Amino acid sequence: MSVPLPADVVRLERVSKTYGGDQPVTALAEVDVRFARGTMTAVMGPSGSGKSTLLHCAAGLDRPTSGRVMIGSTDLSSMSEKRLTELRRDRIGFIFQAFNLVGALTVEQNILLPARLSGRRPDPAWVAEVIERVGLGPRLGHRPTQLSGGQQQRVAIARALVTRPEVIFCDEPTGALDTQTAAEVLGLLRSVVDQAGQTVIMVTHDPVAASYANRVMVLADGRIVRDMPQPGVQRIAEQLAMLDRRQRQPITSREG
Ligand SMILES: Nc1ncnc2c1ncn2[C@@H]1O[C@H](COP(=O)(O)OP(=O)(O)OP(=O)(O)O)[C@@H](O)[C@H]1O
Repeated sequence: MSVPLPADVVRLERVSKTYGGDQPVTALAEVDVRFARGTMTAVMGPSGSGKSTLLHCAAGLDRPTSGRVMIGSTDLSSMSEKRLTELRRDRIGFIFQAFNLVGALTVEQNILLPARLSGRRPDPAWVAEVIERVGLGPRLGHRPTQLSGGQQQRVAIARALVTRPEVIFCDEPTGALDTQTAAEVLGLLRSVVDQAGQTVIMVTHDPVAASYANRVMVLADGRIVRDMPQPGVQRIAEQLAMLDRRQRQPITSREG
């Protein structure tokens, strides 16, 4: 009998992260959040609000100071570095603004790299489907430098998909792309959620990128201050502008 998968792919329970030093900084303050399977969430907020810290803690790239992170039914808190590395490799996909492809490898080798590193032979039918989905069939023998930015990000998306990760974390995936190419890449990520049932968590500054998500959450001072189901571009922009105005006010005159 198969064990049912938990509905939440990623769960943060009272997660705090404080960076030490002469003046300690609380980057995350007791954040409680769940990310449901088969959804796309955009994480937004002003610079320094804790977005990258949230992403890094949720993806097992960094450890919280307190609280618990779960990927499926696995608790990351007590894992050794070695097991965390294996978990990231086997169960998590990453897509970064700078694509992070290996320049010496071809498109095909880049796509297959995570599977090779984990010592598993991916299902050839699935690899063919992923390559078809991202539209890179004619480019498999090219090197990343021979591709446009949008094509390079497609390689990164294919690479993230090939191991069928439980969740894909994206950090400004369209930050280096022009508007038209960004729209194509976001459409592709959206289809990965809708058609392949993937779960995507994406940090972005861009209200248009965030509008592709099922859910937009906004951080300020290490806390989630907005959590909105499918807001349009305008509502996202308004909420960000409102928070920005509040941040500029002296603390004593801020409400609530
Ligand atoms: N390694 C570190 N050491 C000390 N403080 C840090 C460190 N990393 C982040 N911080 C601080 O933690 C807070 C949250 O940083 P974080 O990078 O998560 O913000 P962000 O919302 O991703 O910002 P940005 O949009 O500018 O990338 C900031 O005040 C930042 O200065």
